[in-house]
Amino acid sequence: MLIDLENIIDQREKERPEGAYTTYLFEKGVDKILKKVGEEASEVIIAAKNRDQEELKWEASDLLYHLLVLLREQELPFKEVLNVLQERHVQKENK
Ligand SMILES: N=c1c2ncn([C@@H]3O[C@H](COP(=O)(O)OP(=O)(O)OP(=O)(O)O)[C@@H](O)[C@H]3O)c2ncn1[C@@H]1O[C@H](COP(=O)(O)O)[C@@H](O)[C@H]1O
Repeated sequence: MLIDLENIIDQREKERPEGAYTTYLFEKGVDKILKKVGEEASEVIIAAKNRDQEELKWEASDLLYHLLVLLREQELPFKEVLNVLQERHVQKENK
């Protein structure tokens, strides 16, 4: 699912279709994307602090999406993040 979303974001970055929100973020550039990641992370914190699961679901989704846009902007494939998690997991299992 996240890989599918990453693929759509890659496509948006390459094709820049007019009217797409992802195009808007890439056109605005890295500072805008960083701002959105910061805002969405703060909104996740507030939702969690309020123990508001509905809000938390919504904000966590926004954060994951904007994080994937940031990784694309930084040319870092999401697979590399997953690999780090996998390596940590394997190291822990072998201890
Ligand atoms: N998963 C998402 C997704 N999550 C959040 N968002 C957008 O993130 C924004 C978050 O809301 P905010 O109120 O914080 O931001 P805003 O006021 O709309 O925008 P700003 O002016 O603050 O930048 C909303 O506009 C959401 O539509 C997303 N936009 C797109 N996707 C997916 O990305 C793919 C490509 O979408 P498009 O680029 O829109 O074609 C599709 O699969 C979409 O479902």
